[in-house]
Amino acid sequence: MTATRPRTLAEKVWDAHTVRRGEGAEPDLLYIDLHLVHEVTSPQAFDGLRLAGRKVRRPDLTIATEDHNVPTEGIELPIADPVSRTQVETLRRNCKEFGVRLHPMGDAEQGIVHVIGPQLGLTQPGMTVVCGDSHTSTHGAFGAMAFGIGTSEVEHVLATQTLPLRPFKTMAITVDGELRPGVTAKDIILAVIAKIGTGGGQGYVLEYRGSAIEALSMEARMTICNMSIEAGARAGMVAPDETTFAYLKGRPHAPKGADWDAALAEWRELRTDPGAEFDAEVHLDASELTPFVTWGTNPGQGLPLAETVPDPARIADENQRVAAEKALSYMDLRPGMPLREIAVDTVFLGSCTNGRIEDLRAAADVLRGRKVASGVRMLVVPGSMRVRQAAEAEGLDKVFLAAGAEWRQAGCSMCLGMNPDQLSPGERSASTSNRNFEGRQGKGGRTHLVSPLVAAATAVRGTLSSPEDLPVEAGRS
Ligand SMILES: CC(C)[C@@](O)(CC(=O)O)C(=O)O
Ligand code: SF4
Repeated sequence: MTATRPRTLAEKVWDAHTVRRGEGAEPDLLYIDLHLVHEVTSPQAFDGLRLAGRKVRRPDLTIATEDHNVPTEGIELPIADPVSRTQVETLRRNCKEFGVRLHPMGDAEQGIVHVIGPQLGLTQPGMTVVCGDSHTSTHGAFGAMAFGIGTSEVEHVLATQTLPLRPFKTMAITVDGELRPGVTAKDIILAVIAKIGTGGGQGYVLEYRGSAIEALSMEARMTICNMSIEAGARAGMVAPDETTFAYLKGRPHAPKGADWDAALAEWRELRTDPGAEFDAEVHLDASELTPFVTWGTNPGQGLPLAETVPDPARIADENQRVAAEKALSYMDLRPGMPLREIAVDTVFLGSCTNGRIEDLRAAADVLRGRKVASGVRMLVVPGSMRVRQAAEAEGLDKVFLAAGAEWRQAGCSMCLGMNPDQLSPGERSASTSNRNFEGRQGKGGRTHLVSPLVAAATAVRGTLSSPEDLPVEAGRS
């Protein structure tokens, strides 16, 4: 379609993929460039194809991995849990029957679905990317329109490589200014969610803009886009730039040679036009941000680490007050208590939010020459086997092991309670993942969402901390 009015990045990608425009309330029909699959949300979809006698329309645009149910140690052994074993075996059977590429547990390219897509160069600017997983928004960091879909939609995409969908509204989240040392992309997104609320992005695609966003690495942009869903948004996007292109160049599935040059020319057009209008705008000053932690049972119940547990009696909004009372009761926290005094027994570094090499490097820099506090258990779980390999090549595994942390194989691990890595009832964690719902990490488990830096400092000190709370030993910068 030849556009006359200025368009946002999201509108440009949407228009380029509209197979048929819906009339009135009828949805558009969107073409899907990349379909990612994992063991949890695909069984029924493949069953649906089988029952209808259908094939996968584009196996070459489909890739599967095992990540949610897999153990992260003893991966050479059969999966002990019968439900997890069934999920994984069903995925293997389906991928074999329908001709879909699968990276199984132990494979060099296996990992969390939202880590391996970008890592393989499969996720590219201007693409539409879907997966039966709400954190598919991660891939928007590359300027792709990437969003989670339900099981029936997974079946539709498998069968037709298209999806009926009504356009999202557009929200610009502009973050200008310079982040202070120790403040990371995780703190930006936790502050955004605290500001607009877990429903603030409902029906929107969020486009992150501004000098602070442009200064971020691809891993940091993925952290931010990953948690767009926790603000209720369907997708999050960052316009591709030289940082994006440098990350992609030479990756296994990235265009090569003349195709690369042609792709670059196209990708450079993927920016919001001057004068394009967003349906909503939000502004944050990065220089005002400090390390953020959650105190409650949704990602929007967060505060700067320097503050104290909120007192529900002082929350004017009735719904928020009741939600805070319920959350504090579950989290067993006393109003007015300094967040820095909250003791944890577990620290989890990993997940599709913060399980990449940059996240492990950041945590290792804090842990180098230090020890995990006694009584604290720290799990370090690389987001993929490639991340694990890269970390070992840099000796990061030795830093973690010397500090007393556990060094694991790749998977979703303690992000959610679907595999052996879980909290016991009443246990409390500092976790670099993206959800702190009741029981998320295991029945009765209590989760505080933090950045990799806060996770590492918390492991050393034993209570929620940032690196500046740690004593500086001689010889450490
Ligand atoms: C539950 C799991 C399959 C999931 O990946 C699902 C999702 O994100 O939609 C999650 O992190 O909650
Ligand atoms: S790491 Fe966590 S949030 Fe990401 S896909 Fe796995 S379970 Fe979902």
